[in-house]
Amino acid sequence: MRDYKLVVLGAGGVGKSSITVQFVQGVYFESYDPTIEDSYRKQIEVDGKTVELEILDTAGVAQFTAMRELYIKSGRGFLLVYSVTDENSLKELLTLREQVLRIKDSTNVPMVLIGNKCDLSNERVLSPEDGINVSQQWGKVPFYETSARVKTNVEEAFTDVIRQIMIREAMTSPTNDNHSIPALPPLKNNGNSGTNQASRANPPARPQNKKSMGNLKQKKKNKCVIL
Ligand SMILES: Nc1nc2c(ncn2[C@@H]2O[C@H](COP(=O)(O)OP(=O)(O)OP(=O)(O)O)[C@@H](O)[C@H]2O)c(=O)[nH]1
Repeated sequence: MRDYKLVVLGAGGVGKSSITVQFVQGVYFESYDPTIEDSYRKQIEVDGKTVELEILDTAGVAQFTAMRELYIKSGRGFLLVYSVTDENSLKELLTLREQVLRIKDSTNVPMVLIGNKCDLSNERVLSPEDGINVSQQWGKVPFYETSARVKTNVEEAFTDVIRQIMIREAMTSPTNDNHSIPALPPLKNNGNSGTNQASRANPPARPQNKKSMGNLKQKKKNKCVIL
């Protein structure tokens, strides 16, 4: 059985623990208890293969982030989480991603970008396009808007990063004959948005948008997207 370590990164309070607990245990808590470090295990079948996951839910608040470098070193796949209600939380991910690429010494690391709390339409300050733009800047890293609260796209985001690891593993396997590379599933529309494109192994071309993180517009939209 394959053993994959996933690391959930992001600013404090964006919902890293909530997404993780929703994925692993299928529950959601309204209360906020800042994480120091939590680790979860879950067995899951993806594309007919069973994998054992170790998911590291990391600290977001500054005083608990000393161990971050070690977590990143040991991780195989990364979930970079911001909140659609917090503009700074997306900006923080720019530095975090740089840190991941530097520590892994690669520009091609299994990763998804997650805009959480998409159920909070009245508090939303970041639009789906803001997430899409960052995903484009990052070389079309798959982007999902999620809600840990109502369980939107949580499983999809985790499965995506697992699949990315599986694809890399198959491609670097010495016995790789191209038959062992898992096929990506057909695209499905989650019914929440018209913006539903895959940007996984063979991303479709998208128009370039030069908007920088500095001018993220305060937009209010109430849709959750999966890109
Ligand atoms: N409405 C809504 N609230 C959420 C969602 N996800 C998390 N929350 C709430 O946001 C607060 C923070 O969630 P956590 O999961 O603890 O955030 P975190 O990123 O793990 O925080 P740190 O451990 O400090 O890094 C909690 O009160 C959650 O209930 C969501 O999808 N929708």
